[in-house]
Amino acid sequence: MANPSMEEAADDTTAPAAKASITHVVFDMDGLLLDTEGFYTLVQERILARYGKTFDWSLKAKMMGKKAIEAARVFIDEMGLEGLLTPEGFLEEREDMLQELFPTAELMPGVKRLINHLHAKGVPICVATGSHKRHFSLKTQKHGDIFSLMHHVVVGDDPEVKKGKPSPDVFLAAAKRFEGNVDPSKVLVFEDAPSGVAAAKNAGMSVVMVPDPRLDASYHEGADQVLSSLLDFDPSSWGLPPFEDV
Ligand SMILES: O=P(O)(O)OC[C@H](O)CO
Ligand SMILES: [Mg+2]
Repeated sequence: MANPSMEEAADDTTAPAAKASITHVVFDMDGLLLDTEGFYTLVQERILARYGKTFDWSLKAKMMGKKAIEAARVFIDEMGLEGLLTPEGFLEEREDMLQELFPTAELMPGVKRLINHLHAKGVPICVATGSHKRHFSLKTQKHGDIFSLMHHVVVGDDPEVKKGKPSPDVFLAAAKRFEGNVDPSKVLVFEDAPSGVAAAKNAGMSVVMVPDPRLDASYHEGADQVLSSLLDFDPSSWGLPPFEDV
């Protein structure tokens, strides 16, 4: 594990019984399965530079994980751009740049191993993302092998997702679409964003956070476990089938 202090701090918050009873797993996408958060950062830095302003991680923390229009409103408000740029104008401006970048998205470390393992062991897995359908398609076009193992995918513009993270909508819709009646307390969510961690907790689920190291540690609060990388995840500590190659 790259940062033992990270895991220690968050491990204490979850009762051992809850950790041992996970039956279903939900994955966030941007910044968790796919290394796409850097694309948003780059594009937003470019837009802000035009106004002589600098993009930083406290703004990033407030935007990440949210639906596009919700993140756009945060961007305008926090940067004091009212009257200079509308949320819709901001989305339009970043779109051309993002469309070129998304198809180059790579998987985050440990994704292949974990997804292949859970799928091989018959653990039901799915994706719940704030990203809308069109961006989901662009981002995942090189990664059909991994995404085809998901039981289903819930995107941010799904009609059941009325509000983006931190609302629980996307995770509740994700749990509902598994076979049978899934108890949210038996669902484990993987997230990288503060809004996503809050959404999972609002849905009554357990959450493992895998944050970018540049995100302030105060944003780790609320997660049941914080890891530096998916490579550090031990399925057996959550009652899931253990890796056989360790
Ligand atoms: O992290 P996700 O997958 O919910 O995506 C949210 C936005 O598209 C990017 O922050
Ligand atoms: Mg994310």
